[in-house]
Amino acid sequence: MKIGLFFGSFNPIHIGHLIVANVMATTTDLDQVWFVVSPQNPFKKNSSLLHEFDRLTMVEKAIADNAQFKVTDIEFSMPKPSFTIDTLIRLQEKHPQHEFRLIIGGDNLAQFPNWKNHDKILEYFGLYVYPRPNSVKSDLENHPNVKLVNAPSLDISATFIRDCLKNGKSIHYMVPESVEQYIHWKKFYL
Ligand SMILES: Nc1ncnc2c1ncn2[C@@H]1O[C@H](COP(=O)(O)OP(=O)(O)OP(=O)(O)O)[C@@H](O)[C@H]1O
Ligand SMILES: O=C(O)c1ccc[n+]([C@@H]2O[C@H](COP(=O)([O-])O)[C@@H](O)[C@H]2O)c1
Repeated sequence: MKIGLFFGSFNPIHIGHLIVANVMATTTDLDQVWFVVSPQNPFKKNSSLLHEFDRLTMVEKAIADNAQFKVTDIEFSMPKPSFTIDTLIRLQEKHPQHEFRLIIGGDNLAQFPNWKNHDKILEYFGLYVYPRPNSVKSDLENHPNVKLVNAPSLDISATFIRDCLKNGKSIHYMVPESVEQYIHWKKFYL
C-alpha cells in the first residue's frame, strides 16, 4: 500500500488536520494516512505542549471512525527531538511492503530545506503538500517529488485553539466532539 505519513505535534489535533488527511486519503493515490505523533518538534519550544500520551489519546479519539486513518507512537521510544528522516527509515524497515510519502502543510515547505537530511527525504520518500494560508513561496514547489494538492485553505491552527481555551472561548466544531469533551474533562490548556 501507499501510505501518507502525517507528522505533527497535534497539540491538539483539530479539523484542519482531519480535512488535510481526508483529502489526501480520498483524492490522491494514497491508500491510508498514518498520523505520527511527535513528542518534540526540533524547531518548536512550546510551554503548553501536552504530554505525548495525552496528544496520542486525542488523535485516537479523532480518527476512531475512519478505516483509512491510523496513528503511531513510534517516535515515543526514539531519541528526542524527533527527526523525521530517522522515523521514516525506521518505519520503512518495519513495513518493507509499504511505500511511504510525507504529508505536510504548505507552511512547512519553505522551512523544509532546514530539516535533517531533507534531500534524502525528497529522494526516497517525497512530499504531498496541502495549501495553508500565509505560506511562504518555495522553489521546492516545482520539485518532481513534491506534489501540491489542490484543495481549499483552512485557516485554523492548534495555537488558535489553545488561545481560545485560555481565554474561555468555545472551541466547538474546531475539534471533533470526543476531543472537545476530553480537553474539557482533563482541563487542558487553561
Ligand atoms: N490548517 C492547516 N492547513 C494545512 N496544514 C495544516 C493545518 N494545520 C496543521 N497543518 C499541518 O499539520 C502538520 C502538523 O501540524 P501541527 O500539529 O503543528 O499543527 P498546528 O496547527 O500548525 O500547530 P501549532 O499552531 O501549535 O503550531 C504540519 O505539517 C502542519 O503544516
Ligand atoms: O526532521 C526535522 O529536521 C524536522 C524539523 C522540523 C519539524 N519536523 C517534524 O515535522 C512535524 C510537524 O511539526 P509540527 O510541530 O509543526 O507539528 C513534526 O513531526 C516534527 O517533528 C522535523
